[in-house]
Amino acid sequence: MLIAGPPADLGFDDVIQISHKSSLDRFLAQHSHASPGLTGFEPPRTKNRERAVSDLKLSHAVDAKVPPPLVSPAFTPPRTPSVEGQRHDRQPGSLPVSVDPEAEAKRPAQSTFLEKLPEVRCEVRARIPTTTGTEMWLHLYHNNADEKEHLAIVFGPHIRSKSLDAQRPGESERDRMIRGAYSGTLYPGRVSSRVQQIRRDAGVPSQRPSASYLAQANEPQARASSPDPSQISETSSTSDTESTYPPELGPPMVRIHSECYTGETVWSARCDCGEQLDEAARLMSVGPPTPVSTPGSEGGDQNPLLERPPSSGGVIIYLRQEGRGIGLLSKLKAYNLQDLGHDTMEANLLLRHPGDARSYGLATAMLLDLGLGGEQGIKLLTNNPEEVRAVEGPNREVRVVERVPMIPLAWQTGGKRGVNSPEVEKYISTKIEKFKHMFSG
Ligand SMILES: Nc1nc2c(ncn2[C@@H]2O[C@H](COP(=O)(O)OP(=O)(O)OP(=O)(O)O)[C@@H](O)[C@H]2O)c(=O)[nH]1
Repeated sequence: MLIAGPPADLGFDDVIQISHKSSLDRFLAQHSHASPGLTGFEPPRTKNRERAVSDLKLSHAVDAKVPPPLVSPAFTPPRTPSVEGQRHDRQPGSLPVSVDPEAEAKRPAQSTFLEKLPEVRCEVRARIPTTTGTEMWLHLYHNNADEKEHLAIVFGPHIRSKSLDAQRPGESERDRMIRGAYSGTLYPGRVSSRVQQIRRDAGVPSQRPSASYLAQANEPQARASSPDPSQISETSSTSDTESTYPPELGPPMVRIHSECYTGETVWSARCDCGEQLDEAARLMSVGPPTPVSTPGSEGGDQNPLLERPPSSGGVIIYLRQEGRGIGLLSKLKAYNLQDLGHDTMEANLLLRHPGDARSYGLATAMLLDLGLGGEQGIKLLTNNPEEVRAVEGPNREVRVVERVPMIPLAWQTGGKRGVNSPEVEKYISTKIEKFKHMFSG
């Protein structure tokens, strides 16, 4: 997300101040949401900033026939009592997802799913360094259900695409590297997509092969004595159902994100989509904070110094279903209807679209391709109850074993960060009231 510009209450001196890099980093870390590191500036405060969704009058004129809210104010998260000193490395509270027979009976009939999951194939993967220093791996998928390029944004080293890694007829090692089917990292002069394996087999311990090793490996006689790269697969030993994600890390974090041009790219304060994308990325980038024990701290004393283990990663499945599946053109019309007094669901219906036109079969298929089906299950970051059921697929190919609610940053920080606007308040209240989104257990 780009930086829109300094907040209105920022003086020239402040701008000079933040021109120093470390000050800028600190400043960005403190201000609002947006892409990790390149955090957007705090949006202008509105006169409604002190209100919570639970304070909103949900039954105004156009909502006259709307049933009372399904989630009582008691269910909305409380304001954070102390905003100052709030740590940015906070971890989300995760809730177990029930799998008891009663809950199973509430699962939609199989006929509401596609009979068969779509077929997906990861066409290319590339390393994306980010402004926070975290690297992510962007996977681009094609499928047999639509013409769109859906994405998987993978964090951490543990998640690999089976369709990407599979050998394709006639391809060279260079072809494999160009489409991202390699292990480790690329560097000028690398000759094999599987050079890490070759290096291990050759007993070369360094992270990056030395120039002399590379020269040797590139010699025909050296290649003859080295294992044939095309015969080595560092991942093809993984069967269709096996996961590369270590079981000891627990269920991996997954977020299914639906495209939102307005919320992610042009700083819209009508929705919290940009903030949610950023927050999911942040949670998958940071490791859980662990207290460091120091001499003299025996007896259970918590040392304030914290050590950050590496992130266990996760994946954001980025589905190209803009505007809850109705597309940008219709969503912009829906915005005009909202300015005329309708809520997000009514606006969709007035445009003869369903309230929510999305489907999740592609997400299920992509998760399976990334090895995230099966017993281990996933930890799904969402408030959307439909999504929890739908992403599991017709035969529960993927298991959602935990759910992490996505609490708006403005709620968590008493309005100091995140999206603040009357529009977003109405948007969230409609999600709670009509789409039954769960902002807690
Ligand atoms: N039709 C329509 N779509 C919208 C509107 N605002 C945001 N969206 C779209 O809504 C999608 C995001 O869905 P949400 O319902 O906000 O969230 P969710 O993914 O269902 O669930 P959580 O994020 O977990 O709460 C994106 O595709 C946005 O483009 C709107 O006013 N009208």
